Amino acid sequence: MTIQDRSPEQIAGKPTSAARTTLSHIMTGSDTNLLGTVHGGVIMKLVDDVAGAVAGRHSGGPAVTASMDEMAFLEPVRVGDLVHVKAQVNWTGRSSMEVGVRVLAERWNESTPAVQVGSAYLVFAAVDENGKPRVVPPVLPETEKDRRRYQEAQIRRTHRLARRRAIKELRDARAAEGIED
Ligand SMILES: CCCCCCCCCCCCCCCC(=O)SCCNC(=O)CCNC(=O)[C@H](O)C(C)(C)COP(=O)(O)OP(=O)(O)OC[C@H]1O[C@@H](n2cnc3c(N)ncnc32)[C@H](O)[C@@H]1OP(=O)(O)O
Repeated sequence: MTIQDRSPEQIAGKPTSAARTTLSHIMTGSDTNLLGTVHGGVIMKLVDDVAGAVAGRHSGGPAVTASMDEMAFLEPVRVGDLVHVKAQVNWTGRSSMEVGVRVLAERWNESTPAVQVGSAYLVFAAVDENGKPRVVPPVLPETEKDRRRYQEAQIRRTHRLARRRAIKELRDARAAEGIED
């Protein structure tokens, strides 16, 4: 039996802290939008990068972004800010992992603590050399905060699946009625 024939429960789990990662970046003039603040897409790239690193670390190999949802921009980020993107695996399924990311900014011209400027939840699928999903080790939450994040991620997972199913049913029903759009 190879590891891929096993269920996640038959694989040794990994604690949340094993893959937790922070990526830091100083924002420059080339990161700005027309308003002069940092472009949301630049932040999203950092979020995807750190989440990919976390998913790769947790699963012990390559992982691809399956979805990114609830990307929230809470405060503008400015040129010169030192941005930290902090990520951890919140939840694991058979081959997918929900990664939670917090974005913090230290203002270069203020001696105040870093402020949270954004957050996001991403689903990554661990893949094999053929790009097919592979089994991941279950994440083992260590703290009460990890356990809360695990439970919240399960709620999001249930909603994602329900939404996907409902939309598919609607499209199938419209197609069955011969409606084209
Ligand atoms: C060794 C350590 C190294 C560490 C250091 C590494 C450093 C490295 C840093 C690099 C950091 C850059 C990271 C960038 C990452 C990209 O930019 S990747 C590029 C963008 N993404 C892609 O191209 C992915 C394209 N999509 C696909 O390939 C396929 O759709 C997928 C995602 C593999 C899924 O395949 P599928 O055939 O649909 O498989 P399926 O069994 O249905 O789904 C697999 C799992 O994914 C879930 N899933 C699928 N679609 C979705 C969805 N839309 N929403 C939610 N969940 C979904 C399913 O529910 C399922 O979950 P489980 O029940 O198994 O837990």
